[in-house]
Amino acid sequence: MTSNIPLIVRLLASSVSVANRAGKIVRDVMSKGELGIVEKGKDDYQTEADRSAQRCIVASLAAQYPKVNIIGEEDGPDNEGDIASDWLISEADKEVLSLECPAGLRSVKEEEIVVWVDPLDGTSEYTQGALMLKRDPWERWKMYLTHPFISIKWYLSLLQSNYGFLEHVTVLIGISVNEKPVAGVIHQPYYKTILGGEKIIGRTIWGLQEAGVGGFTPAPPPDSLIITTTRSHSNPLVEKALQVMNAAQVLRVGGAGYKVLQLLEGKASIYVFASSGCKKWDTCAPEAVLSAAGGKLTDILGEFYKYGGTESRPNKTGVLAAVSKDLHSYALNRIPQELKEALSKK
Ligand SMILES: Nc1ncnc2c1ncn2[C@@H]1O[C@H](COP(=O)(O)O)[C@@H](O)[C@H]1OP(=O)(O)O
Ligand SMILES: [Mg+2]
Repeated sequence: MTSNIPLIVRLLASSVSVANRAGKIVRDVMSKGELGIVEKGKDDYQTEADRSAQRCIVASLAAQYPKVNIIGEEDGPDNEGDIASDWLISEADKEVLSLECPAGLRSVKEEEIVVWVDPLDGTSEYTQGALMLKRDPWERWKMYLTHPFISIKWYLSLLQSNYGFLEHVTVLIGISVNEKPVAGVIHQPYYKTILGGEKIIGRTIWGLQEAGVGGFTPAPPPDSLIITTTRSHSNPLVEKALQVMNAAQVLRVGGAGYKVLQLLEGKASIYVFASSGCKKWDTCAPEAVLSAAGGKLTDILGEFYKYGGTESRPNKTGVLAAVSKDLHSYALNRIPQELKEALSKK
């Protein structure tokens, strides 16, 4: 019986299982080859995978936790209605169910929880990945010509990247209590590994405040300073913030979830994004997992974002995250005051 298990632990365990299913939906849409790309705003796109994965996650969690406030990136009338029964997931991850719940979260009620869902973080990388799955060069070129937002420079870089950037795609479910992210799931639908001679695709990383993290092998930060940042949403402010870091290397990758995974796995030590563009659903789960692992995620001014249900969605003042509090302070101290002011005024 799971009824004795505290709500937060059950909700996290359900989120792990539903994120796995959503990841399969993301892969299935890609395999069918009809992405159904819709432009939501400038540099902001949605595909059939975003819509379907969101419906699976929101319907499955709402059915089990009806009083929890669930906010998804793709909320709206086009994304409501009946859903396929095999998208309604009621399983809960057994490893997570056995976690010790932190004392401060044992009596949290559904009404006190806000869940932030990004069904597909790294949409640019997903749609560009579709191109690379076309093995016939002529078919690929035709798809490129109808693709709404890939420059010729990106197309050439994609051709050199084998399967494109599908590993950057993640499904994010962040759980917040009293405006603070306390637990989260980062699912990577295209992560490939071999276990006991068998090819496995997809993995799910989770974190719970004071209880720890799972689903991956944590690694210490690299010896030299490696920064991770956006590959698809740069601008002069983003570049200025990168220059002042004095980094040995800058990695340009897609998605907030993937960048935080790079921090957790010792591929980079700081994530810098001095621009608006990210929203609460991009950072809630990554912040929860990173802080459960001892790291810190704030805006570029060093302030924590708040995740209450009435908070505005955009993270206007950017993202600054690091594997440790010391590295976070290092990065924060290097951001010039003019840059902080420029971002605050936006
Ligand atoms: N200018 C922007 N417009 C729309 N979404 C943005 C923008 N900047 C960042 N994002 C969202 O934040 C994530 C991390 O940004 P980046 O990849 O540039 O580092 C993106 O994957 C995207 O989420 P999504 O793909 O879910 O729409
Ligand atoms: Mg996103």
